[in-house]
Amino acid sequence: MAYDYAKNREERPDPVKADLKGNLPSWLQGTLLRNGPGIFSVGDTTYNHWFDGMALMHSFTFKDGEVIYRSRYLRGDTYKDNMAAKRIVVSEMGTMAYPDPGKNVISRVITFLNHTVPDFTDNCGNNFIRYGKDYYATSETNYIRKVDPVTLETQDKVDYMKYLAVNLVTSHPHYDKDGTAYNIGTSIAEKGKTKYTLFKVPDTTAGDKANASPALKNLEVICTVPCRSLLSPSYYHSFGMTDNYLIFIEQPFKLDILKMATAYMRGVNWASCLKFCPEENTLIHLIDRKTGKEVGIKYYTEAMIVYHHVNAFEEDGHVIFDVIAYEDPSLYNMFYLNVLKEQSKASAMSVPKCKRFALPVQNDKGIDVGDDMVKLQYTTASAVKEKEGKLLCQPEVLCDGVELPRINYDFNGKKYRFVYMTCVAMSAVATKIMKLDTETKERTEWREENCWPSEPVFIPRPNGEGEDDGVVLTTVINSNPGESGFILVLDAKSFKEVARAHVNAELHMDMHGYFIPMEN
Ligand SMILES: CC1=C(/C=C/C(C)=C/C=C/C(C)=C/C=C/C=C(C)/C=C/C=C(C)/C=C/C2=C(C)C[C@@H](O)CC2(C)C)C(C)(C)CCC1
Ligand SMILES: [Fe+2]
Repeated sequence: MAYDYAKNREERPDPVKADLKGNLPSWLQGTLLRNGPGIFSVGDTTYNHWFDGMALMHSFTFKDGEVIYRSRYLRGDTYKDNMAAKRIVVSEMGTMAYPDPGKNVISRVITFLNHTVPDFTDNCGNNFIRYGKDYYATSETNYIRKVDPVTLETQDKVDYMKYLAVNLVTSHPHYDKDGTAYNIGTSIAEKGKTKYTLFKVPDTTAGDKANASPALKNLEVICTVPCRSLLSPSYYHSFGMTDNYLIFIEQPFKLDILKMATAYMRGVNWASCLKFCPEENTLIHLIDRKTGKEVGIKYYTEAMIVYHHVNAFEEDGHVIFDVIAYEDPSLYNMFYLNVLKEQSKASAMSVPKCKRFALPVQNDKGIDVGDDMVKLQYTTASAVKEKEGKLLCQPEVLCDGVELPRINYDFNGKKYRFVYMTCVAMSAVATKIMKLDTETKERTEWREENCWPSEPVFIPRPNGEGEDDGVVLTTVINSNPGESGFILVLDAKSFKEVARAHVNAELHMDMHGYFIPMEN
C-alpha cells in the first residue's frame, strides 16, 4: 500500500485519549509537538510540492501514565486567505500562486511592479522554535507564527524583518544550556549586499528582559558572513554549533536572485530559481562564537547538499561535525506531488549519507602542503593542506540511507555517540527507524509490517546515566487494515518497545517534532 501524499488531512482539535499498550515510564511527562504539511488542495487548486502544504500541527501529551492527542491546522494569513478565496492564492517555495487566475502576463507585470515581490507566506509547516517563553510554528520565510503549545491555537504573526534584515531563516535553531537560541538567516540584496547573519535570542523566562515579547526584541547579531557570490546566496536548512564554534556550510546549491526577480512574472515557482553547481566546491565557515570572527583557515570540500546537521563537537584541536549529505538536489525533486504519485520515479533519489568532517583548528604553519592535518585515531576524515591557510576536507561516511537525525540534545556541541534517524530506502516513505552508534558503527533498527515511522525524537530520563538513557518517540502511520496509527515509545538503550498509544484519528506524514518537558 502506498501513502497518499496529496490527500488533505483532517484536524482533530478536541483532545482524545489514546489507547495505551504497555507501561509508560513515570518520568515521561510533557508534550511532543509535531509539524508538517497537511492541506494540499483548496477548491480546484493544488500545490505542486509536498513541502508547500498548509501546516497541520499535532501533539501528544504524556501525563500521569496517559497520552492525549490533538491536532489543528495553523490558521495563519495564508490559511485564511486561501480558504476565503476557496483557492490557493499565496505562493510557496514550490508553487507560485496568483490572486486573480484570469490575469495575463501584462497584468502580472503590473501586479509585480506594484508589489515588487508577492505576498510572503506565513504557512509555517516545517518545525517549532522556542524563542524566550514562546513557541512558534516555522518554515523558512521571515514570518513565524506563535502557537499555544497546549491547544495548538494560532496566535501572533511575528516578522523577523522587524528586528533583523533577513528574508530567509532556518527552522533548526540551536539552544545553549542557558536557553539562548541561535539561528542564521540570509538577507537578499539588502543595501546592495547579500549576506548571512548569525544571531542569538536570549532566553526571556528569567532576568530583567523577562517581559520582552516577542523575545526577538532582544535579538543580538553574532556576525555576518558575506555571500561568496553576491547574486546567488546558498540555500541551507540548518547549521552546527559546539561550545566555542558555529559551523555554517556555504554549499553550491544556490538561489539565483536574478531569476527570482522575474519568477512571479514568468509564472514559475521559487524552487526553479534554485541551482546546484556540482562543479563548484562547498565552503565550510567556522566561526568563533565569542568573537564572531571566522577562524583564519579556509576549509572546503567537494560539492554536496546538506539539509540536516546531526551534531558537532571539539576534540584535540579539531572541530568534528556530522551531517546528512546528498550528491544532488533529488530529495527536493522527489517531493513534487506528481512525482510522489508515481512510486517508480520516487526511487530516483540519491542516497543520503551521514558524513563526518574533521576541521583542524590549529595554525598550519610548518605543515607541508599535501599533509593531512587531522590527528584523530577514530575517524578516517581528512583535511589536507593545499596551500597556506587552505584545507581540502574529505569526510568519513558513518552510515548510508538515513535522514531526519536526532540526538540526546544534552550532548549537543559535545562529544557524543548515538544518533536516531529514519531509514531511507528507494522511496519517499520511511519503513524503519534506527539508532546508530557512531563509535562502533552498529545499527539497531525498529520496524513493523506496513508501518511508517516519523522522525525519532530522543527524550532523556531526568538525571539519567549515560547518553542513551531515555526513550525515543516516533509517530507511526499504520496501514495494516483495521489498525490505527500510534505513538511508539522505545527504550533508547535497547531500541525495544516500551509502550505504544493508539490514537483513534488518522495520523499524517510530517516533518519535525519538539518535546516540551512538563514543568515540575
Ligand atoms: C525563496 C524566497 C522566498 C520564499 C521562500 C519560501 C516560501 C521558503 C519555504 C521554505 C520551506 C518550506 C522549506 C522547507 C524545507 C524542508 C526540507 C529541507 C525538508 C527536508 C525533508 C526531509 C529530508 C524529509 C525526509 C523524509 C520524510 C519527511 C518522510 C519520511 O517517510 C521519508 C524521508 C526521510 C525521506 C521569499 C521569502 C518569498 C522571497 C525571498 C526568497
Ligand atoms: Fe529540517
